[in-house]
Amino acid sequence: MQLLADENIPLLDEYFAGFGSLRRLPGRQISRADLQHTEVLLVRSVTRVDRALLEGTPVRFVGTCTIGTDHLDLDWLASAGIHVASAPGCNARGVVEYVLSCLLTLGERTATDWRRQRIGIVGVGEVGGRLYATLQALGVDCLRCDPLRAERGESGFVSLDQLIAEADVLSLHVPLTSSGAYATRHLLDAGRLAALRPGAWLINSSRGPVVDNAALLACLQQRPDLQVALDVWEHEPEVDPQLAARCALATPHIAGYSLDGKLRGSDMIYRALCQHLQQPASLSLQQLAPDSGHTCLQVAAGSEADWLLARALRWVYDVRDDDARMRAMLGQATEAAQRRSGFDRLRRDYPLRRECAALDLQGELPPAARQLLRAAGFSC
Ligand SMILES: NC(=O)c1ccc[n+]([C@@H]2O[C@H](COP(=O)([O-])OP(=O)(O)OC[C@H]3O[C@@H](n4cnc5c(N)ncnc54)[C@H](O)[C@@H]3O)[C@@H](O)[C@H]2O)c1
Ligand SMILES: O=C(O)[C@H](O)[C@H](O)COP(=O)(O)O
Repeated sequence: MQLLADENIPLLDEYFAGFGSLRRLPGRQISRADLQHTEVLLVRSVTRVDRALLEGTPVRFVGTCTIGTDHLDLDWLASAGIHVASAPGCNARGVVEYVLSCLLTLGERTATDWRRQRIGIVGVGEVGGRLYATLQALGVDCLRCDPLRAERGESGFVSLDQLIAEADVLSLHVPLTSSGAYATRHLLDAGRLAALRPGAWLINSSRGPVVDNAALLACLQQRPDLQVALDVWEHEPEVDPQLAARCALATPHIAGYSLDGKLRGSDMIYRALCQHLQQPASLSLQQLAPDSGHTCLQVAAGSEADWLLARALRWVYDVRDDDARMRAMLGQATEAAQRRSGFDRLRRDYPLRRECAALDLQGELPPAARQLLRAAGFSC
């Protein structure tokens, strides 16, 4: 059997070489010509998988080691009888840690206690649901908008317009969809951006086109009071440098880029392929993943709970580092082609990042601090 994979999928050999002959390519370069003898295609989010890529090829299994599936033409794949697997929730915790780091940073920069902000979560699935659970445990006031869940009879949701009117912070966690009653392409258009509360914070770590980027730039030119954190961009890998300059935080689609999240993605697709081929799954993430426990944060006696929470969140992930790398890249790139390759390079060479559950906190923790850190997801 022949397999072709995006070279950025971690543990490729460990998980997939046993199935047959495994080739790897940069995800954006995979073309129909590469697939003439390939039965299994393994991708991440940058490969558009549709009729144009696959028709006439022997591909019968497509696995994407990502949460998002907007790069797959699911209708055509189903009609062609091609089996599709994705990795729901694999990097959701990484995105939660990215959002917490944005909140902490924007709070510091605006001298606002982020835990007293009312946070509006738009899209309450794997990511939004985990974010809600974490914020609730931390005592943060939240509003939730998810009309699809509301339609299924679940309670506790508000409309997007109510959320925009009442929330101090909007965090977007919807899939990118272009049709249907709740399509999300340009969900935040010029009208909704204009309705944001004075001084509101907007965090987009879903997909770039969920926010109309041209309208956002126009809005920010009028309203410097808004604090915007963008991890995703409407025309990736292209980034509008003018928009990035007006964002409080700008990162290259790395919100979910914890090592743990990426490895979970590979593991889930390995399992899906085993199931598709009706083979037992003999490998496990526990066997293949690097050691989880680092010893690191030593807590000094008498440390104050809020200070410790901020320090622990920073220590696990600091969005300011990714923002600085992105701005350095944009500062050096004079042409669009350089920005595109710079964006992809930052993602390919991403530093090792572990989720907080993989790290140990040591030292004397006062009970209030222990409770707060556990609420944030630390094991202590
Ligand atoms: N930046 C990153 O690194 C990164 C990482 C992971 C996921 N993502 C993106 O985040 C998206 C969400 O991830 P998830 O795992 O939570 O997906 P999910 O499918 O579990 O949840 C999405 C939720 O959004 C809701 N929804 C759909 N349309 C909506 C609308 N118009 N308004 C409000 N809610 C709506 C759905 O009902 C669902 O509950 C993914 O599709 C992916 O595009 C980005
Ligand atoms: O959908 C997802 O899982 C995320 O957006 C993921 O982090 C995308 O990463 P990529 O596939 O582009 O490496």
